[in-house]
Amino acid sequence: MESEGEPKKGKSKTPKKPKESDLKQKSPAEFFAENKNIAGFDNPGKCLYTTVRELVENSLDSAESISELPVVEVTIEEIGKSKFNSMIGLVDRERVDAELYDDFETQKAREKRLAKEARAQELQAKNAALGKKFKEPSATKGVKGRGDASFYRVTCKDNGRGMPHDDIPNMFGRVLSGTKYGLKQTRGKFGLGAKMALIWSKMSTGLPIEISSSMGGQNFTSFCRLDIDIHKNIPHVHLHEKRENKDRWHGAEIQVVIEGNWTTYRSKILHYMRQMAVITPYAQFLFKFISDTADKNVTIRFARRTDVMPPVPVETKHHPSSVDLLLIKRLIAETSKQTLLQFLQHEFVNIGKALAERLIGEMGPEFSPKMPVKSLTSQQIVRINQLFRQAKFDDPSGDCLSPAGEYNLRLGIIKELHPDMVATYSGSAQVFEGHPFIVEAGVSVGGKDVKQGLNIFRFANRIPLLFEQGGDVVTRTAMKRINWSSYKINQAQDKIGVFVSIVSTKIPFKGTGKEYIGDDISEIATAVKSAIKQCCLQLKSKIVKKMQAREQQERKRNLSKYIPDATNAVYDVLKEISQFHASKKRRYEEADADILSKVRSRSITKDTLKEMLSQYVEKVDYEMALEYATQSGVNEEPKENIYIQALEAGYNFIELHSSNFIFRLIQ
Ligand SMILES: Nc1ncnc2c1ncn2[C@@H]1O[C@H](COP(=O)(O)OP(=O)(O)OP(=O)(O)O)[C@@H](O)[C@H]1O
Repeated sequence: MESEGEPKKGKSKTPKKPKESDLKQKSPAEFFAENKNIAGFDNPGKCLYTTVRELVENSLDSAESISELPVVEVTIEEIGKSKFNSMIGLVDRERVDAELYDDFETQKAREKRLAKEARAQELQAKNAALGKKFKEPSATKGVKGRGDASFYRVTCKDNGRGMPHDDIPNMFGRVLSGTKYGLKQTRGKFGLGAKMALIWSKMSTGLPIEISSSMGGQNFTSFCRLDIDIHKNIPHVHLHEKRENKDRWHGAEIQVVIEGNWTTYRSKILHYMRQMAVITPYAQFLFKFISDTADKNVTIRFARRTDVMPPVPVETKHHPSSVDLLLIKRLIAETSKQTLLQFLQHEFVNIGKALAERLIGEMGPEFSPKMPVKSLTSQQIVRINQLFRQAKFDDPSGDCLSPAGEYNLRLGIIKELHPDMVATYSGSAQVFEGHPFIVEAGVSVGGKDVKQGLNIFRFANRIPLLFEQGGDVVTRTAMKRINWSSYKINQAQDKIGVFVSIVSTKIPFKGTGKEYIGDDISEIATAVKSAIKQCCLQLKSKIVKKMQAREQQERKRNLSKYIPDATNAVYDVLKEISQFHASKKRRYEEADADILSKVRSRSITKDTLKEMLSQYVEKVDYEMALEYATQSGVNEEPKENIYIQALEAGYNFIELHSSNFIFRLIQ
């Protein structure tokens, strides 16, 4: 072994300078700028999508927090390269050295591409003339390099609470700052989304964010233009002033200019808006996409469909089984309560006075109800934590939560899918790690423009989740843990809609991008499965009834089909026998004789028989349907053969009894 300071053989003999430490620190802003994908900012298209959703979700949280029916306007304005350059004071320059560019094409390659495009256009025109559907050729296909960036001004305006003038810079210019860290069901949680939009604008356009805001009753609006000092994670304010608020407007308007990609994320953004309108039917949304090319413009108004807003979620306290050492220490530092007894009683849910006293008794002799809570030592806090983990507490109630409600869910499903049948279910509050949660589900079958198989719609705290479907607890449950066929639903062929909405004081998203809920929390997985199954059970009885109705119709059709042939056969036989009877070759008595003479005098004709048989089928069908309705299955119907025999046959018979008929078999 070589000793440390000893120079190695054959290597420089000059002693090595002690290496400076590699240790570096990063600010949260730097970290998220470098790892923006974990916040849903993966590529320009996704950044445009996530920016829209972060702003919309903030607007909804804000309006709902003051019980105001939300009115949200989102505008995405495409900014051409020249306009963008003039915005940042850059002079447009023509390309001089064409071959320098990644998308450079030789004359030959260009001719080849144009010829191919012409052929595709020709085919498209031909298909259009024949009324055939065709896939639009992708505009970017085959283009080399990253191409020109596209820029967009995203504006989101709401009628919400607004923000206190002095808080605005920190709310938008300091990563991990927000007002939603409490235990409350909100869409926002991390104090990150709006800042990520700003970080992306800084990374892609270098332009600041602009915020206008006013709180109810204020005679001024706050205007703030700022960007963020990434290294220090502090706001860098360009302008922050109060302006006149003549209209007494309250709410916020946020504007940011970013690089994006409307072409690739158009459908995701519209999908998101549509699903948001589905789960938030009490909100009114106006969505606009504005471009220089007028035919690309989009304006969609999602009208409010109900004035009934779910109750505002309320802030709750921690459940003793959801806390850890750090949190207990923080709660002790922040509490206004003096004694341990008061602290336990007031800072947690489900600890009443009597239970608090019992718990303190259990902690040991050095604890007492009256001891000052702030005097607890670290060891004593560990003891409290240990006891919290082992003691039994009632589950937290779901009163602080505000689920979408079965009505809203049903409304949404009907609007989205126009299904043939739908069932909804709202579960009772359940708990995971001390956090209450409620699962609501809706399952539909059929509908227009619905693809065959499972169509899954996921919502968490009333946010539509559109990405990472594969790993999500809802998708996995619906695909792997529901035996659809046992509910008479064909998983591969039926058009099945599965809507699941989960609300909680803590949604265990995987990642800060809020894209999916993992499948590893058994309480949530079980509740999701049970909610979907409840819907399926309701659907099963509807489906069985429908199948019965269909079978009844079929049965009737089958019976009626034979009426003409049966009538002809029976009538011909009767006519022949009546001739025998008339010629006295063979005598018939009483009722038989009566029928035969009626046949002869034509007061019984083929039509009479037809009419009687039809009435009989009608009657039998009705009776069978009644009987059917009391049966649970549809496949166990009794089937028996029927034989018709001539009247002159002997009178020895046996009778066959079935639940619907008695048949007399004549030998
Ligand atoms: N439109 C708005 N109206 C009122 N307040 C807003 C609005 N947008 C943002 N805010 C305030 O700014 C804070 C920071 O917003 P940001 O989007 O960064 O984080 P968040 O919504 O708290 O959490 P998340 O990162 O999970 O979305 C919010 O907590 C809220 O107080």
